Amino acid sequence: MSTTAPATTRTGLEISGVSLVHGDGESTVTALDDVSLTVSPGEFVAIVGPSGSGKSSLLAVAGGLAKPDSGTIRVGGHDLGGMSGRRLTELRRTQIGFVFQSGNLIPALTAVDQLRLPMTLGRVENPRDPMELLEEVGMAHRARHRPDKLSGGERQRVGIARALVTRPALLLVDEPTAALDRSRSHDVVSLLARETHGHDVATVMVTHDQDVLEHCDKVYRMTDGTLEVESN
Ligand SMILES: Nc1ncnc2c1ncn2[C@@H]1O[C@H](COP(=O)(O)OP(=O)(O)OP(=O)(O)O)[C@@H](O)[C@H]1O
Repeated sequence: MSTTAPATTRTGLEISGVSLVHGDGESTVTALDDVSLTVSPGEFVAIVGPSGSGKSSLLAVAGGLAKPDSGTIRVGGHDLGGMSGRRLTELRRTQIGFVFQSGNLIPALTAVDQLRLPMTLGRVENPRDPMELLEEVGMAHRARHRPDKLSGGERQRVGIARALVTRPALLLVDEPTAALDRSRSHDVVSLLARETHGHDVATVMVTHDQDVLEHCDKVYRMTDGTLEVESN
């Protein structure tokens, strides 16, 4: 059975009443405390907050990498709760794009082959064309280059393109500007905004970088495991 919902019924991310407790016995930490968050297709939200407040935990449950202790998570209309491991892996591959701090590219692959990789792991319905996508993120001229021949900003662009090639419903982005200077940070986050709005993806970006928040539609603040709107 396909995990891809038809475009007309597509929804983004719906998190409702999610709690996550790490550890057991006497040494438990409540990383997420009754968190709810809805991100619509085409909406770009940022999550800010101090170290240890629960931002990574939120990305982990949204991406199906950690199972919450309570609450529900839906991605592209699909409820993650009760899904088999195999179905969850399939959903992550086709419906969720991950962008990491420094691109996380595979050293041996050229830029264009990084984008082909998700399709070699299994069937993807209606993927985007890798070369066209590289063109769109301004990287077509580096298509045959391996990561060690790319700058930090260029690696991020390829990482973003790779995350988008399957037309995911949800894009999860963890500190994308941590290794970039100010001008490249703006370039990378404005690219994320453009792709989010232009391709109806629901994007959640965790960042410490106050400078780039102007590109986001809404900013949430995480404090001790609780989430509140900071600005919209
Ligand atoms: N695997 C784990 N086992 C035990 N506690 C954990 C685990 N992962 C996270 N925690 C705790 O849960 C809380 C939230 O951590 P989390 O990594 O989500 O915060 P964060 O806001 O992403 O922090 P940072 O900005 O430093 O990355 C912290 O108190 C952390 O110590």
